[in-house]
Amino acid sequence: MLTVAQAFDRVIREVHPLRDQEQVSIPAALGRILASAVRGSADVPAWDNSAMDGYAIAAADLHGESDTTPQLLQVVMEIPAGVAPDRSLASGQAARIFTGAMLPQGADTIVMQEDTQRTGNQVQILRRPQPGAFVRRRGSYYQAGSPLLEAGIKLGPADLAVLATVQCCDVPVLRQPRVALVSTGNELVAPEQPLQPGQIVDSNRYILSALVQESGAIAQHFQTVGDQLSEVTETIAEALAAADIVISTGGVSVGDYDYVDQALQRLGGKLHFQSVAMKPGKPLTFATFEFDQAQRPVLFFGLPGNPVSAPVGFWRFVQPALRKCAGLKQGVGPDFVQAIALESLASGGGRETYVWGHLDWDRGHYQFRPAPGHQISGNLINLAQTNALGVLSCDRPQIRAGESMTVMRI
Ligand SMILES: Nc1nc2c(c(=O)[nH]1)N[C@H]1C(S)=C(S)[C@@H](COP(=O)(O)OP(=O)(O)OC[C@H]3O[C@@H](n4cnc5c(N)ncnc54)[C@H](O)[C@@H]3O)O[C@H]1N2
Ligand code: MOO
Ligand SMILES: [Mg+2]
Repeated sequence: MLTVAQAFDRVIREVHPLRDQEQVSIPAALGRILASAVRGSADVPAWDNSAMDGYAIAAADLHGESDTTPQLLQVVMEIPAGVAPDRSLASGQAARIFTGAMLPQGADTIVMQEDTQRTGNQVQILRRPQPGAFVRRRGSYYQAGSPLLEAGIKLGPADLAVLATVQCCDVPVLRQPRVALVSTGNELVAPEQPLQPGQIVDSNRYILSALVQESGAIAQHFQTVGDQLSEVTETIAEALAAADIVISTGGVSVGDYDYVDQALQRLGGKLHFQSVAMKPGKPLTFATFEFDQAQRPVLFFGLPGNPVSAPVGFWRFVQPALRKCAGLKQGVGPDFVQAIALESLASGGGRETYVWGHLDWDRGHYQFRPAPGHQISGNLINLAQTNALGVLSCDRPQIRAGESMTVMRI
């Protein structure tokens, strides 16, 4: 059986980033991956402008003996934000100016209003400013044509503000991966349906659909399939034809009704592994399909049916694969941090064990508290409101309270 690290390497090696681009508006670019580098065609700021409400002056005009000798200047114009000054400053003159307003020709310094005394159209400068004070120089934040945002980054709220500032209104982004979801199991019903004896609700569909969307991909729902080879094969074939990545749940273990691996073989998939030394999530199939007409293989993840095993398999393998597929250049994950264990933890050893719980930042370090109740792959109830998985590696199956441990953010 492969270790988690070996299985992860196999998966990541098979992922080929999408290259198809589209253009979207700035608001629609949130969370999307930038397809090509963006450069701005104008300086930021585009004009010298004032950082304060006060007076624009020429620093050389102030020639008092000391810093505190008041200087008298003639106020010859008023410049609010958004207005181009209609004349230049001559020697001995000042312009009344407000935050964000353009400096007039001849001015190079702003004196904040608190350091002045205005009388009629004269202003006394009470304290000598540093030359250039409170001026936001043209191009001091960004120079036209220089690198701004690189390809392969995920666009966040601040990036949208930057794109807007440089007036990049059609944002080149990569197409989002399409992820097909297939639940297998005779016992599965929708949450709206009353349960007949032996039935359970298909909860995997909900958590996986949300995780796919949260990862920046498009979830495509296929019908829930019963445990019959023909049905499983047919639906997986349809899903493979429609998506970049297919995720199934259930039917990957050794039971008589577990048909996913057989279906994959029938469909000509290359099965890279069928189990991983991890808990939960040991039965986990990873396959690839090469189709003549496609530019890249379609990836298939057969996640185990247990309602915690399925998301743990997703977080550990599928999410990084999805991020790489989406074109993200850095930080595909998983995202590990070191944290203090707030409770003692133990695993049976042999399989790398993932414990779900809560990661917090407290007085200078992370701390991890396992979710109370049964840590067992059939119990998804205490998975609610968790945000991390504590990792018990095979060579460190026990961790005492107060010790440092590896935790994966989810
Ligand atoms: N003899 C063995 N039996 C099992 C082994 C093993 O090594 N030898 N491994 C166990 C482990 S570990 C896991 S995990 C499960 C994986 O089973 P499958 O992937 O074949 O999944 P199913 O048998 O179809 O279902 C397992 C379990 O999960 C529930 N389930 C299935 N789908 C959903 C869904 N969409 N939403 C919520 N719950 C779901 C299903 O009802 C079962 O209870 O195999 C063990 N057995
Ligand atoms: O691997 Mo199973 O997911 O432990 O329950
Ligand atoms: Mg089974």
